[in-house]
Amino acid sequence: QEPALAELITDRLALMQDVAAWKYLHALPVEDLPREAAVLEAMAAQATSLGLDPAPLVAFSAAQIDAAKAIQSCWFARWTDGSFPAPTQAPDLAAVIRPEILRIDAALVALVAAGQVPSTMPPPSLDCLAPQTAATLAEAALGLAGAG
Ligand SMILES: O=C(O)C(=O)C[C@]1(C(=O)O)C=C[C@@H](O)C=C1
Repeated sequence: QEPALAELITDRLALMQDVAAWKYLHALPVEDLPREAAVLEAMAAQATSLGLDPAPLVAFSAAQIDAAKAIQSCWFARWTDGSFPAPTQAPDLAAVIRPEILRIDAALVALVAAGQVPSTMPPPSLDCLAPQTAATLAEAALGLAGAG
């Protein structure tokens, strides 16, 4: 059984604490706009190659990135204010975490191509994910049904 859409969304968000740890340890900002462009481009290319309308996929991907940045910023704040112990190590962003992110995104496009978009979606529940951000993302996910 392939993971369902909600599971892929949560799995992707769950990587963001490690992404934040890598950036925190290397004094990098949360936002990486060239990387965002590459992620959105990969999404559009996969959608097109599977005969889907890329627009809903790209819109949803942008919502995933917004939620990803919110989670990373939340962890930065916790580590900076000392309420949580700062990380001492993290998986390599380029070698380990980003390939995993792209695998999840590809699985997500494949689910949409297989018509596996549910008609309702519980908001993902995750540490450092604000309820409003989670609700916005769940709402955006339902828009994937319009991709094809
Ligand atoms: O790859 C990163 O650096 C991430 O933080 C992940 C991610 C994404 O969600 O794909 C989120 C924010 C960045 O601006 C770029 C990409």
